[in-house]
Amino acid sequence: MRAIGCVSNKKVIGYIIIFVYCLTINPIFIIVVMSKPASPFHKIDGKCAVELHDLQFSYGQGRQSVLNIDKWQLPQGESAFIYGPSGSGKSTLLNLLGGLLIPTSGAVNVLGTEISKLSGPQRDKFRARHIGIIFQQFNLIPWLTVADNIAVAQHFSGRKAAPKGQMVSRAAELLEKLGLAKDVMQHKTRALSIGQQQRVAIARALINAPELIIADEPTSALDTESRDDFMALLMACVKESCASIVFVSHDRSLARYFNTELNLTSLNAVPDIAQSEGASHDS
Ligand SMILES: Nc1ncnc2c1ncn2[C@@H]1O[C@H](COP(=O)(O)OP(=O)(O)OP(=O)(O)O)[C@@H](O)[C@H]1O
Repeated sequence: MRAIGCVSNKKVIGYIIIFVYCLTINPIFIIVVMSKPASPFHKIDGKCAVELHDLQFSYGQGRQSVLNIDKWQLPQGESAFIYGPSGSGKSTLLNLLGGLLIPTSGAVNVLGTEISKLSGPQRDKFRARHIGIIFQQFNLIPWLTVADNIAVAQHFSGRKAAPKGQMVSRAAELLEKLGLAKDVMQHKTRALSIGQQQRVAIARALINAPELIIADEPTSALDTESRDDFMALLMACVKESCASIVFVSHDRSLARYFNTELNLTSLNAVPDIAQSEGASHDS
């Protein structure tokens, strides 16, 4: 009897320990699980894709500021639509994010890296490795094939070279997703339609699985139908890769594709920068 009583006591103590464990550990576990950010990309490191602080930029000493932004953040995995009148500094801001320009003062932090603290070559490497860029005119190299245009982007990323076959199949897979036939890979890009060029431009921007995509008015030359096709494709690809995107356009109707908007006119201290003195493209 004593033995049975002894076992029962141990069992009771065991149950008490399990009960206390459930009360203490489980709520912590539940809090940790519930506080996980929604985007899968957040799980990587939880940093902001872009953070701007006290940002000022002017093209040369003594010139009026083109950009004055106190604070702006884009969480990783989110999408931002940037708009503002001509001359309000949209392209300048993208160039700052891509490290093609450095701020006159303040900080531009991209994916946890302070861009202005990098040297020129480090910025080039950072851009090639972490940022996919889609330009207004797509900027494909006309005399190269689709495959070579994409291979150039892979080469400059500086990532450890994958076997050629693997690179080609990743490019082919992306193009197929974008609705282009396999044989297009061997066509020179000058022979492609605008719609095909758009798709190649998206594939080239995504080939290195960048964490941030920046796009400067890529729909400006498109009719409404092609524009909507392009946006749907681009945003589906960005979502699938869990990247963040900063997209510039004059066309406010595109804002519906994005999580957040940034109106440069309202953020800049100078409302109509296009009218400012000394603003020119000569430096
Ligand atoms: N390289 C440069 N040297 C001097 N000034 C420049 C340079 N590039 C742009 N600017 C000036 O900076 C201001 C912002 O130009 P930016 O191209 O960023 O504007 P934007 O909003 O992209 O304009 P748009 O919508 O017309 O493309 C403009 O006044 C422009 O004239």
